[in-house]
Amino acid sequence: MSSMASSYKPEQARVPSALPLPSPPLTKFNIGLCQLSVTGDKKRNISHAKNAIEEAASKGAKLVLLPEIWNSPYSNDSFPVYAEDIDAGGDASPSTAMLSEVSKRLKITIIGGSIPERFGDRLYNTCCVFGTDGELKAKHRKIHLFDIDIPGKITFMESKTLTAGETPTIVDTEVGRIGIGICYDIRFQELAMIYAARGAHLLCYPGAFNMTTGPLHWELLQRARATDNQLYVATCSPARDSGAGYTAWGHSTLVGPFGEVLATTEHEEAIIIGEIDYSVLEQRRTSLPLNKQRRGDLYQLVDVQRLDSK
Ligand SMILES: NC(=O)CC(=O)C(=O)O
Repeated sequence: MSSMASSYKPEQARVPSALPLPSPPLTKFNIGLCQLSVTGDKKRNISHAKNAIEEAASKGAKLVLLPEIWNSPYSNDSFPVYAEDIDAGGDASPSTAMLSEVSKRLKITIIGGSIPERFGDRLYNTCCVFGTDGELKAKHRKIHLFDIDIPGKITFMESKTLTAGETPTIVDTEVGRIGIGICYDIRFQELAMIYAARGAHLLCYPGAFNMTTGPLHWELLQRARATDNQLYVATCSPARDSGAGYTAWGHSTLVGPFGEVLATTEHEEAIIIGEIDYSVLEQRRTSLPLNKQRRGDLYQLVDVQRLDSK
């Protein structure tokens, strides 16, 4: 590092200091993004998702990502009706019981999109991560609720029924260290920066952008998170149903660490297979050494929870 760069104190731009990238068992593998149609029939949604996961795995996916709210219509009226008690498991959570069974049988990692979760008298929008042994490795509750009002276009208030999660979620899996966000969480760059500083290889965002913000922001945000943080970003949306109360944009995508779109689709149902190769992260970070060029003398990103746990 040049003496100029060291006087910039780049290691102090992340508080606590950034962690190195870990070495997961698999560093080159295929990811499957299952852009699913979602109906009002929960049983059908579960068996439909199961078939899609099996198809993605048969096409070589070692990691499968599902959409935001794939077992229920996306509406405040539906969340309480379709919500499951994930911690109770079994019959109380048929959606996650299916994910556990399939991940174990196929020996794949599943980032299970999200489902409405009932926890006591609260509801959350929750993503469950299952490892190759079928165990629940992590649970992310959407931290930033989707409360927006664009007059004449779209108004949605998740906070009418849902409670916001309280913690970022990063998880070590066979296929890398993965930071999780759900849909609106992608708009908050600090969350992605915290994941990058904690050594994430990949950020996964199940999401259901809409017909107003989708065309403008969906790809832009994914490419920004990937480019700024020099890591992979994967998103997965429900397929579009123009007759539904909430119309999803679709366009599930895999973006590489140079901001390049590696695999994507339109708005219909689809299973997208993309290749992830973590050796590319080091290459990009060597060519564009942002981590050595940060101005810790001018600004800092504070990871409050990691700082408090020290
Ligand atoms: N549905 C969401 O959570 C987010 C979204 O549609 C947007 O940010 O726009």
